[in-house]
Amino acid sequence: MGGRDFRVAFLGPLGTYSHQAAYDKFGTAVEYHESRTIAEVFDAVASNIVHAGVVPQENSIFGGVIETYDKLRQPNVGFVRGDVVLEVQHCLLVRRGVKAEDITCIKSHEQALGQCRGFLAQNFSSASLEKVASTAAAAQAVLTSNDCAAICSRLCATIFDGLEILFEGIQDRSCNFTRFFILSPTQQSELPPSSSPIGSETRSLVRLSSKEMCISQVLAALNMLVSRLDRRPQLESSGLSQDVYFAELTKGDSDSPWILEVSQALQRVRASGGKAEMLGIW
Ligand SMILES: O=C(O)C(=O)Cc1ccccc1
Repeated sequence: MGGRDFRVAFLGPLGTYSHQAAYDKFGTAVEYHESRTIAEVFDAVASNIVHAGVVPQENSIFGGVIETYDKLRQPNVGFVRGDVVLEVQHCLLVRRGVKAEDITCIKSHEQALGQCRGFLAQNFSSASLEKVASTAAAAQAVLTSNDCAAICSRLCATIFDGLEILFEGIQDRSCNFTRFFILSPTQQSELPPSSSPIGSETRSLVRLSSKEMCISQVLAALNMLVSRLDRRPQLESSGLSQDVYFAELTKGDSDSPWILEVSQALQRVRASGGKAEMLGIW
């Protein structure tokens, strides 16, 4: 399959960072599908409405994207097939004519509000902060407001006619990157030809949990190079101590096929009484 037959979901509307990441990965050759929330991107992928989805996974200032990891706790949410890293420079946008002193409320995705905490505390300490589904949804919302501003990309000033940029580069560190996961319905689903060829994978995402073992025992059984570890509470647990872990694995210098290495590592965890699932390979 190729070209415009291939549909890609992203957190919309047009102008989000997810949109830019999707475009960086797939360009003009595919058809784009706007989802209202990150959870809806996962759902569009899992229900085969689209062939791929792009979801934000982590930011270099604010850390892991909670909505993404919360979805990854659930069964049948698609399979991670790749990643894209995007440089992110946040702007403060208002309806044309609105002045900084008029602003009483600031809207954005919680990641963007978190990445600009220092700027907000210093310049808008009395404004209310409102989380919305995406940065471009915030831009759209302030089109009709005389006292709200949106944190979003400069691209939104071009996409939404009637907005202007008041401040640029307002995140807490000038160097700011967000990484996105590329999802497909299954491990075998076809991806456009531009994607890395099957067999060249070096990364994997796995989900781990155990009732009896602590995480160090689970990782000892896994016995793989872990380059990143995230933790979220387990939904079905009744207390605080039961967590689910997401480990990103990196291929070492073994010659055996990567998929086999990961499958064997998951088997070792299961054999020692833990739960282990493969959520991605790329
Ligand atoms: O809302 C967006 O634009 C997104 O794509 C989510 C997000 C928000 C802030 C930084 C990176 C990704």
